[in-house]
Amino acid sequence: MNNVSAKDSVVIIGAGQAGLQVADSLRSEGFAGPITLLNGEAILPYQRPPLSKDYLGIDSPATALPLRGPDFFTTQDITLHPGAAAAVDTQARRVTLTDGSALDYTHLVFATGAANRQLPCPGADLPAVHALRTLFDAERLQAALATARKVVVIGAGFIGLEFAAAARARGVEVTVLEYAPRPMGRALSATASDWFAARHRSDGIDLRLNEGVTAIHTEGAGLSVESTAGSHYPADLVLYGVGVNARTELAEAAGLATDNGILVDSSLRTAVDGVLAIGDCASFPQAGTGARIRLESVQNATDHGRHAARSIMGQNTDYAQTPWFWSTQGRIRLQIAGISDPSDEPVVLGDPANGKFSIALLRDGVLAAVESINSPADHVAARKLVAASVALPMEVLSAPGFSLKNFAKTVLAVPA
Ligand SMILES: Cc1cc2nc3c(=O)[nH]c(=O)nc-3n(C[C@H](O)[C@H](O)[C@H](O)COP(=O)(O)OP(=O)(O)OC[C@H]3O[C@@H](n4cnc5c(N)ncnc54)[C@H](O)[C@@H]3O)c2cc1C
Repeated sequence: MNNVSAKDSVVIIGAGQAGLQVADSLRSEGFAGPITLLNGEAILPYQRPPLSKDYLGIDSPATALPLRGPDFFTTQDITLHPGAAAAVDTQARRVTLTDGSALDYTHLVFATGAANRQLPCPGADLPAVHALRTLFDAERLQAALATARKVVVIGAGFIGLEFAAAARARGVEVTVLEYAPRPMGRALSATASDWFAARHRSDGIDLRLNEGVTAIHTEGAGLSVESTAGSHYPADLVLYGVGVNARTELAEAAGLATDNGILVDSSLRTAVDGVLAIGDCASFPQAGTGARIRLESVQNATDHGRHAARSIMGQNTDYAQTPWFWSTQGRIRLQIAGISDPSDEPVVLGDPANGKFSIALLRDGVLAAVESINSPADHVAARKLVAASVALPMEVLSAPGFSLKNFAKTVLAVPA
């Protein structure tokens, strides 16, 4: 383990989930030098997940949830700087801000997150067409939703469906257009996708699969969304959620290697001395397979933050956390442990008809991932079992009364 010098300083670009965590963990790991967190905004860093869920409900809280209270920065002696980074000189170890001022660093962490992909069709820039990433976006959307009667959502990914369910719960007519054959297809098994499609439809959402958008037109006081099927859907609000791109421009300009994210090793370090990248903006080797992945989740951002702090403190361990994720769509709570592959074998545990069940995904007889719907106990056990790469024979899994919780108790010999 290297010794961190008392003269060392850390600059973190981006005060989101990952940036805040690395600052916090540096202090708990005993880092005593100056820490500057570049926020790029004048407001306290806030949590993004509620923006597409609770924040859009009729009785929504009027304010965003901060990631840490205002006292945190003083008690931890962390400088929360409102400035944004404009350039990085990795030779001089200096960050230049947009106002022309500069900060020197010993260790630099890119935690720049991701930016929404633009909708590539005519009319995407009309005022009633929204995307959702920031508190500002959520405030605009919340105001527009208050009077909307007909909403079209483009993209049946997590954010599109969370928004669709929130709008539907307010009594709004909701149509969702998705050009792929199933919702959340990049992240969910076909079994789970199909269940969600049926459930959203039974809740009154008009979910149209294999149907993309070609243009958005103004029509009277509202909009008309033209689809690849030649249909026209009237709307007074359009929300699109068609994926994100890692924010890598600054890193690229500084000469760092990128490929769908800033490339880091298993310690979350880039190839440039003293520079790390974490969270949504980082492409890292997956434990076990070594394949490069980039994840967009709170768990990934916070676990990266903790690990990067230990790397800065000189601990050379491989990042090996099991990914997990959640999404809340109306009254449905989805929790995923592990990363599934389309070739995994799905086994349903519980009864989908009562809305509480899990899907175990087996790869070569090993539990690779579990998708839990309104079944938090399954999810807790699944995280432990997936992390341990537990073999799960089909005869055990399909035995009457099988539960992930009891199985975890037996095979891991720890409380599930
Ligand atoms: C609406 C919404 C709902 C979500 N729901 C869920 C959910 O239910 N579950 C889940 O697990 N995940 C969810 N996510 C994803 C999760 O919020 C992200 O994965 C997580 O915030 C990533 O953290 P991060 O720190 O890497 O990036 P971010 O939180 O995006 O933070 C990056 C920060 O860097 C700043 N920045 C960028 N460039 C600069 C610069 N040059 N100078 C200074 N600052 C800069 C950005 O402005 C931003 O504030 C959701 C995301 C959104 C948008």
